[in-house]
Amino acid sequence: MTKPLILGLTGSIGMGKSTVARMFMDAGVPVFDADAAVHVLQGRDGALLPAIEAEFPGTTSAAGVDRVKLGELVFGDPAALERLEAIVHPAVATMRQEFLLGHADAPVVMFDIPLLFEKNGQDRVDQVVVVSAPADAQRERVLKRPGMTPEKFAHILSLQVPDAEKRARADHVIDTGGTLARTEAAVAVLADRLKQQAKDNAARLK
Ligand SMILES: CC(C)(COP(=O)(O)OP(=O)(O)OC[C@H]1O[C@@H](n2cnc3c(N)ncnc32)[C@H](O)[C@@H]1O)[C@@H](O)C(=O)NCCC(=O)NCCS
Ligand SMILES: Nc1ncnc2c1ncn2[C@@H]1O[C@H](COP(=O)(O)OP(=O)(O)OP(=O)(O)O)[C@@H](O)[C@H]1O
Repeated sequence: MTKPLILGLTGSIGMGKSTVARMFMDAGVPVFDADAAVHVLQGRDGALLPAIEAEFPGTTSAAGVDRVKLGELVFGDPAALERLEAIVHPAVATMRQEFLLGHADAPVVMFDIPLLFEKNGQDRVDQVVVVSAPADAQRERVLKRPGMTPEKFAHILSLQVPDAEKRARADHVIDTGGTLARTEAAVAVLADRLKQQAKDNAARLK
């Protein structure tokens, strides 16, 4: 059996990655959402609560991780962020493998990975899709979020590979600077093209 074509979806904070991921799902591409996996692992009865509480005392309760509190501890402290990643990332990788096994028949699947370039995730996918919008649109979207400040936004940006570099390294760029309808149309065209490409490759290998 041929393996699915694996797309990696990434983009900097507020570029519209989650919105575009949903559009790929609507276009028939199964999507593994790394962030959603993190939320499950850190949520009520999440498998990682004991390990996170041991490393960062006072950041969890029966309801799950207090993300604001944990964010305050790790986003300003690279060593602490690394300790958190060492707990979270292996568990996410296991869930991703399970997802892949569950969609072995799909021509194309997508991994939605916020930190794809930051963590060399491009080696685990066949093609990379980057979601991108002009910096002012990004800033406006992010600063609307509850609890977000210009300082926090600047700091998170400093932890991420710059948008221009992401675009340069992408196989495909989805522009989210225009209307949602325009983005949706671009996603539908790309999804169809890649499904066809995957089917053609599979036929060649038969
Ligand atoms: C610290 C946590 C609890 C804060 O949660 P919160 O809901 O406040 O923020 P959120 O997860 O939405 O992240 C906000 C922004 O920071 C970025 N970000 C998150 N983790 C990291 C990281 N390890 N390195 C760089 N940027 C990061 C996200 O891509 C996003 O753009 C959470 O981000 C976390 O557990 N991070 C570690 C796990 C991780 O690496 N997740 C992201 C990829 S799966
Ligand atoms: N053309 C567009 N394409 C996608 N999103 C758009 C577009 N125009 C406006 N938006 C809005 O921008 C916001 C993007 O939020 P979204 O949660 O998808 O970003 P994200 O990149 O996943 O964020 P983060 O990385 O911070 O989690 C949404 O509110 C969405 O409705």
